Amino acid sequence: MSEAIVQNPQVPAVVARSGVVKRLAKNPLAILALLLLAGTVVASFLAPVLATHDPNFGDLQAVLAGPSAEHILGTDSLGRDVFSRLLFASQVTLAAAALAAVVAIAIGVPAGLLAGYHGGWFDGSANWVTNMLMSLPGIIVLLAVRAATGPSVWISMLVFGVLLAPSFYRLTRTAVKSVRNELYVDAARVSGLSDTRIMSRHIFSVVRAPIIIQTANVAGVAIAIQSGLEFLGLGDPLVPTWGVMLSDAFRNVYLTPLLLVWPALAIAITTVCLAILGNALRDSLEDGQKVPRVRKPRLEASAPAPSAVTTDTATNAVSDHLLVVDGLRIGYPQAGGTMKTVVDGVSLHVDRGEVLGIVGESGSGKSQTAFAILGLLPDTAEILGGGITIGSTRTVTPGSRQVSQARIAALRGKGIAYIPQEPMSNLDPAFTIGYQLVRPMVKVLGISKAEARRRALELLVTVGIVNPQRTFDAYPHEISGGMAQRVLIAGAVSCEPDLLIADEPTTALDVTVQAEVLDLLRDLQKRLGMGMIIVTHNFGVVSDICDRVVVMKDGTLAEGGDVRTILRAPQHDYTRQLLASTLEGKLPMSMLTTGTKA
Ligand SMILES: Nc1ncnc2c1ncn2[C@@H]1O[C@H](COP(=O)(O)OP(=O)(O)OP(=O)(O)O)[C@@H](O)[C@H]1O
Repeated sequence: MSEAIVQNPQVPAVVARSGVVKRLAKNPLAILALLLLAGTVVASFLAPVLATHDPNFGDLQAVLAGPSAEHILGTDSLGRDVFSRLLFASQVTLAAAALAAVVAIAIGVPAGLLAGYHGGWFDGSANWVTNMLMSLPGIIVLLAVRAATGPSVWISMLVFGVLLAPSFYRLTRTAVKSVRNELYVDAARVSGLSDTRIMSRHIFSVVRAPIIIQTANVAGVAIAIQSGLEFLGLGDPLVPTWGVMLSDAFRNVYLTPLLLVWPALAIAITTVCLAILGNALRDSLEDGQKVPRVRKPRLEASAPAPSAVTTDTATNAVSDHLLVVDGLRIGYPQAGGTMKTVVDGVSLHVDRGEVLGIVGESGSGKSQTAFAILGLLPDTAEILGGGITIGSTRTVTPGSRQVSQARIAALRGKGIAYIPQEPMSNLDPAFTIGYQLVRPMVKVLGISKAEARRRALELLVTVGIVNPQRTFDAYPHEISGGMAQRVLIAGAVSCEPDLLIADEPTTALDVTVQAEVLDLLRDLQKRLGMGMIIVTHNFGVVSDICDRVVVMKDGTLAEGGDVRTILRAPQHDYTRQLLASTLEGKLPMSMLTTGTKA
């Protein structure tokens, strides 16, 4: 449900961003660099106004003249006004450096986003092209281009931009890969947002800051390379640039050494300021990110026991159920060429208006089964057999190795929704709660923002948030874990899904809040008539909220059926052990005699 996420889920990006500005403001060197750069840019824009002479007009009466009232910085070897040329040269030099940076960003960033997010053949091909570009000697390429196309600074910088693209590509790809499997990205997918939207809003926000830093550095390098080429006499003498001026001044260094100072100062000040600014930005960001990133938990591998498929009794009636999982098998290829089977022949179903509990000890395959239904399995996972049907959509057909992302994407939001285990990691720290609630509703239900906003506020009331407007306007770090879980529940039910999957929805919460959240879930499920799956290791939760339960052990179903029956007369030793350990000697029947379950 989250509509964008940045950096560390525990370090809200907005805070980090405002912190960056504050830290930058406290760095006098960064401020000075910023002011000097801003001054140079403004002067270059105002060149036509500020210049006292035509930059290419040569006064042969005043060749190599020193500073005077008419020529503030003197004249060059053709009697042209140095001050005016310097201003116009700033325009060309800065614009050409910007061209190189823009080309590098335009190629490198989208390619890095795609390669990092999707991987696959594009990643492989892009890496190959990147390696090839990086192995080219840049200066030789630029000299060859100059020889082939003439002394145009624009063409040189365009080609230089292409040569610089790999640095942006690698930066973006690495950053995207590091957040690709974050929970909030999964949550955004499950809420029905498209890959393009997730990449542009959630993933791009992670690489924004490094790209800004890299741009500052790349622009400095572009100015240095551009000036270096022109200093060697490869620039267009008719176009004033700092490098061309430097080259002209160097030829007359014994006659008027002062001429060398102005373009050299302009180049030095601009490149140094860009480097200082880039470093200051990096330092500010690093200072603001000292809390380590919370990674998506991955359990230790354990060898699955031999398959002991016990199917949930009513599974064969495929057609009328809201969800049917039929003989599902999931595996992970191992280094030695073997396959680790983590879900082995699981069959279950869920009907409208009923709650199914999937219970089992840690590592028994509950989450893998739920992730397969949600289409959230990692890319490394393989469907080894079986099928999944949600409503009338087969998201896993017999024989397919992966969940069909196209089909599951069409179901997300309205057909199926998800309440995750860790509320905080599933909210994007860069956006307000309200924004994160409104966006999926606008996208999935096609309603206006105003209508979605009204519904979001109502939903916040429904899930028991006392001050909905304040929570709506708050960022995730400004609310508690219990409130965050309520917000996620509000988000999950906002599009009134047919099927809701809650993966250990109370595990991360304080015990006092757990019961309230379970009550809320049960209430919403009844009110909306949703089918619901609760993944849990806790039989207490099962007895409290579920109609039916399936017990998982080592990737297989140990047994399944009506909750009362299973609690009263568990058939399987493993179920008995699990019951004994969960209920710690308390009598489950006492809970059930007054229960309301059918
Ligand atoms: N990416 C992965 N690669 C390899 N094995 C994995 C991967 N993810 C999960 N597994 C394995 O799959 C098995 C089932 O994991 P799953 O997360 O479904 O367990 P679970 O019953 O939900 O446990 P918990 O209650 O602790 O979340 C475990 O043995 C786990 O090590």
